[in-house]
Amino acid sequence: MKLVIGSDHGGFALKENIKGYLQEEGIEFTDYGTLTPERCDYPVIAKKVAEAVADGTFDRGILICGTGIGIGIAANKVHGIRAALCHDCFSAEYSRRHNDANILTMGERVIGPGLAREIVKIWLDTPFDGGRHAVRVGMINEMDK
Ligand SMILES: O=C[C@H](O)[C@H](O)[C@H](O)COP(=O)(O)O
Repeated sequence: MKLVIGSDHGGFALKENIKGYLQEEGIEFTDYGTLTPERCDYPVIAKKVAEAVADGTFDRGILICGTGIGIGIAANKVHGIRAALCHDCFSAEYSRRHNDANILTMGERVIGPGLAREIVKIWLDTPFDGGRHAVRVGMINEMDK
């Protein structure tokens, strides 16, 4: 799986922690920034990551800001993106099984790194169920045109 990760300054420390987890697990990824803890604007990173997932450069993305909300709102403006805010393991599993989420968002100011790592593991490992859920995802894609 081709994976891209990004954050603003509010998610920078958690992004670095998650990068450590991915490296420990031998999961390859590309970091689209931000590359320093200096203040920056989350829509810029969201757009870069979301467009790269939407155009097939990457299969999936992880986006982190202070809350996970703003960066997800921005990512979902890009056609074909289904960004899901997940701060618990159940949501992480079902965002994949039922919604085929292609971007995971989290908030560094909301959850700790231990839970965030668990969420990432589940989200990366869980496949889409398809079936009736594929019909509904298709309906979302129609709305998006
Ligand atoms: O939804 C937006 C994110 O949580 C941002 O990380 C947050 O708004 C950044 O706030 P500040 O510029 O006050 O650090």
